[in-house]
Amino acid sequence: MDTYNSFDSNKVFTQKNICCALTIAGTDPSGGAGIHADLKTFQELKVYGMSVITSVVAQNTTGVQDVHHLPIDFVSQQFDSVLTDIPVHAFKTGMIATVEMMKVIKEKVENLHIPYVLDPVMVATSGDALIDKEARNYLREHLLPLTTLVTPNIPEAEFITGKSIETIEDMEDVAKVIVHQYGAGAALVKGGHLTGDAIDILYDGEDMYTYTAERIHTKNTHGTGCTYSAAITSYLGQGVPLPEAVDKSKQFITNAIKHAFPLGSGNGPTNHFAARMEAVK
Ligand SMILES: Nc1ncnc2c1ncn2[C@@H]1O[C@H](COP(=O)(O)OP(=O)(O)O)[C@@H](O)[C@H]1O
Ligand SMILES: Cc1ncc(COP(=O)(O)O)c(N)n1
Repeated sequence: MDTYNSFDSNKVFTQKNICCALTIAGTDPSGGAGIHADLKTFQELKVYGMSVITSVVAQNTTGVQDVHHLPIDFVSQQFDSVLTDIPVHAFKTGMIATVEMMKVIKEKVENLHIPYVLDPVMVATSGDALIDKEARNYLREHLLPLTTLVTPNIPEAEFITGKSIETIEDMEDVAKVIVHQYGAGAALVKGGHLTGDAIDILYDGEDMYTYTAERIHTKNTHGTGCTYSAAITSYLGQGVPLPEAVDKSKQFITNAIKHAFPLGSGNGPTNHFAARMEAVK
């Protein structure tokens, strides 16, 4: 995919050379997570970003205050508006709160045959639940088999597999279970919730890859999972192979955390702009 990654003011854009990515997720009016984080990431990585909103969430850096799920028909309509008009080269899903909503999404995406990154959002950084229990089970059984990559953090990987995770070996074991038992295309188990270096494990069904970054001592990690999975989606949409897409995205998220904004009185948001500037230095 030829994208506008190196900007040339003389370049002529056509439908064929713009990489378009879609996020299907909930909102964050405070701008750090969900759709807002995804679109900021797409923009910084030179991908044309689009969105289907599942739930409107009243939240900020301190937690979730209220949630309003959009009517199923309206979620469906948003898909049709995008898919009947603009090409999509890769997509990701974040917060999908109910089984009914997951069913609609499954129906819409199962015939797309483009990279699909599933961030199995279950709980916000603040600890507030974002999807119901039935939906967690449905996600495991019906959405995982459709994915190119699923990106659970430690509690999410523990829920999906029913195994407890304390070591890197545990992360490798659950990554294998997620791929071989639940049918995900690949699994990226994120170690943000462990101690020591921030280590993530990727298993693609054949090889195991380890991504290590120094742990940054900050409480400002609101939206890290969203930003990371949106970055991977951006690179996959541009045709970058999965292990390299994760490597580039790991650098992006690490820099976004390193320069995170000390905004709000809770967990502040990551800095997408600084992450891109570090990448082009
Ligand atoms: N304090 C930190 N310093 C450096 N990297 C971190 C830190 N916290 C999380 N990460 C990294 O951020 C990414 C998102 O991970 P994580 O926080 O586990 O996901 P989630 O937001 O879904 O809970 C992973 O690459 C993880 O290793
Ligand atoms: C709408 C929405 N989606 C996802 C998250 C999780 O955020 P995080 O990346 O911090 O786990 C969130 N807080 N809100």
